[in-house]
Amino acid sequence: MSEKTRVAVLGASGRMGATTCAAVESAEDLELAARVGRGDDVTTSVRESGVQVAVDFSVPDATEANVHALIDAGVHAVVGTTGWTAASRGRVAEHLAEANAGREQPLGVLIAPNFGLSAVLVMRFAAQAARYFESAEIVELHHPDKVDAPSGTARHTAAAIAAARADAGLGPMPDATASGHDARGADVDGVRVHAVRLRGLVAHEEVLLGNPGEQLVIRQDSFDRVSFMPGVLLAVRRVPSRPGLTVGLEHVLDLG
Ligand SMILES: NC(=O)C1=CN([C@@H]2O[C@H](COP(=O)(O)OP(=O)(O)OC[C@H]3O[C@@H](n4cnc5c(N)ncnc54)[C@H](O)[C@@H]3O)[C@@H](O)[C@H]2O)C=CC1
Ligand SMILES: O=C(O)C1=N[C@H](C(=O)O)C[C@H](O)C1
Repeated sequence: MSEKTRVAVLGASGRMGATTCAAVESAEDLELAARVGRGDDVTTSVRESGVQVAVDFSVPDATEANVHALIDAGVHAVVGTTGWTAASRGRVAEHLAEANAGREQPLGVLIAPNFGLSAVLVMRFAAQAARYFESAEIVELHHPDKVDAPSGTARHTAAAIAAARADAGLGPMPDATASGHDARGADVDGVRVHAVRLRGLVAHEEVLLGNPGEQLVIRQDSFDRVSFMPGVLLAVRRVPSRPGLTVGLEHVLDLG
């Protein structure tokens, strides 16, 4: 039998980190080699335990520094933490290019705004549908302990809708609002995003697309954090064979 891949989890005591630790421990081909939390030195933790792949579910303020530390330590990274921007992703891509020059086994970093299959499909279907509708808005609904809004998934969905609209030559959406702009949600790339925080929820997203006389609603619900685990484990298994930066789980799923 081939050797198990040694995995570290960053943010190990958090909601997603704890669920990921349990999923790694249950996987026959993976070994949980390190649990890393706030205040731990990432480089030392992963080096001392011979980690090959690290999963980051920490906090938006820490995730970029964690990923740079993992690259410096020669460890592949799977990242689910939110807070990434084009600029921070660009810095990681640059760091990877430098680190991989001359490396026999180049490093990979996979950042996914959402590891749930239903959410990945909502993003895909919304991008496919966007060109056919005058209006598109997003409602994301989460547990009230979430620190960031709008969600990373909603931001990614809005960017995909905006790109599809631009490709199709669509202009701004119709909106006669003259007062009360605060009630219209956040503007993400020209798409309105509404964030609900409600006790009892986990993670949910609805994309509303409208035309004269018709509406399309695309919705997904993550009722439990186990919904993210097949995607996380797939990413852990695939990232060593994807050198450089990959953004989005869709790239390792066979979505056609
Ligand atoms: N991509 C995806 O599929 C998903 C992404 N998320 C994202 O994952 C992140 C974590 O979410 P939760 O687990 O709900 O949050 P949480 O608050 O329960 O856990 C975060 C953990 O990170 C720890 N932490 C803080 N600073 C750290 C550092 N510098 N290094 C390592 N750990 C550190 C905290 O002490 C805490 O234990 C959020 O950004 C959330 O939006 C959440 C669910 C799914
Ligand atoms: O904080 C969460 O819970 C989630 N965060 C991610 C996001 O912001 O999109 C993914 C999922 O929505 C759960």
